[in-house]
Amino acid sequence: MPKHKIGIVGATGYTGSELVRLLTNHPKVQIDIITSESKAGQKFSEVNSHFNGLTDMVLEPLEKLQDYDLDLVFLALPHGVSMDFIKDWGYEDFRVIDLSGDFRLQSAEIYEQWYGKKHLDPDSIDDAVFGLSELFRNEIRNAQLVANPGCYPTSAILALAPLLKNNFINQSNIIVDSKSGVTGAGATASPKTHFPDVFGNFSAYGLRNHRHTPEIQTSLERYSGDKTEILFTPHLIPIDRGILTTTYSTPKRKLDKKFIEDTLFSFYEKEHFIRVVDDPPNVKNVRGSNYCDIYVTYDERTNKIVTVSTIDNLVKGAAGQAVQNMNIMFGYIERTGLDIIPLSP
Ligand SMILES: NC(=O)C1=CN([C@@H]2O[C@H](COP(=O)(O)OP(=O)(O)OC[C@H]3O[C@@H](n4cnc5c(N)ncnc54)[C@H](OP(=O)(O)O)[C@@H]3O)[C@@H](O)[C@H]2O)C=CC1
Ligand SMILES: CC(=O)N[C@@H](CCC(=O)OP(=O)(O)O)C(=O)O
Repeated sequence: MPKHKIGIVGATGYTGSELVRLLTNHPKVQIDIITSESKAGQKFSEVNSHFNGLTDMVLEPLEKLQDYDLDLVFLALPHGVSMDFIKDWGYEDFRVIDLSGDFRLQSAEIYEQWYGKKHLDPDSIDDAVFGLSELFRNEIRNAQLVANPGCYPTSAILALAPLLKNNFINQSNIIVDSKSGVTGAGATASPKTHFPDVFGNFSAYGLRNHRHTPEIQTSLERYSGDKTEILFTPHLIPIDRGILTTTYSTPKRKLDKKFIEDTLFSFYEKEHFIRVVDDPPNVKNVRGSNYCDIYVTYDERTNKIVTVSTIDNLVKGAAGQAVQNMNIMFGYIERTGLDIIPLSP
């Protein structure tokens, strides 16, 4: 069977480069074009020196996309820019997996409320499928436009979905407390990610208004069928990649710790990339890989269920999950090209 032909738009950023890393060794697809606006004409390996000797690909400007007959395009662009692309190019000639937040929420109104900007293509929001692979793979399979989840939401949704689906916890007053490495903020330098401000430091941000709040809520609602309310606080920590999320929720009835653990284990038993673990995981347990490790426990004293989950924000939180979704869309075994053992220490 001929290989599927792939384009990567925004290939110089952190998630775009990670897509090139994962897809270069994927046995079923070939990367035909990688684009950049600011670095068009340069070799990919000049921009990403860890690719020295591994690829001859040259970055091309976006308009060159029309010269290729592509099966699927990944958009690794900032939010706001992705919807411009979809308005201009559509998703009829090739299928699209968008890594930005532009098509993840349920309506233009919710988008405008949380992103503080007008949505330019509300109709496409209705067509888009939320690409949390393990929960929505039936819809992802036939989608033309997949909205790949955000990194924080991936870690939180995977931990909370089994608890909500099994009707274990109250749907309101769920606390989601997350810590992210600095690559979560993208490759462009900003005061927030400046070395002296991040090194040896640790800060909370986006309190009460982070745009991942509605993404976590609405996707859990879609999955469990019940209105859900979460309070989300992200933090920036001085590591390069990795997310660790802790959630706190209240059980609806008396539940035994072992029963909760067993339920989570059976929920994900057949999922290759979800590992329900016996001890709280750390970010190096999953570094460079597409795994999400989840730990659950019950604190009788305070009557709270606590989960701890970890992902690599650039892999399961972005490029890896995007490749997993591509595998689902093309009917490949889901782990194709993603069998990577985590890098630890
Ligand atoms: N970093 C992470 O952990 C995660 C990121 N995401 C999302 O994935 C997307 C990409 O993120 P990330 O790779 O971190 O971002 P980066 O800032 O590292 O890269 C952004 C890319 O977009 C290109 N770009 C920027 N502005 C424009 C523009 N106006 N027109 C065309 N191209 C543009 C840049 O390339 P050039 O200037 O060369 O054209 C660059 O290749 C974002 O929407 C982000 O929110 C999702 C999950 C996790
Ligand atoms: C550390 C850090 O800054 N993280 C980013 C989230 C990255 C991500 O997943 O965001 P998208 O929804 O934009 O795809 C932030 O909080 O804005």
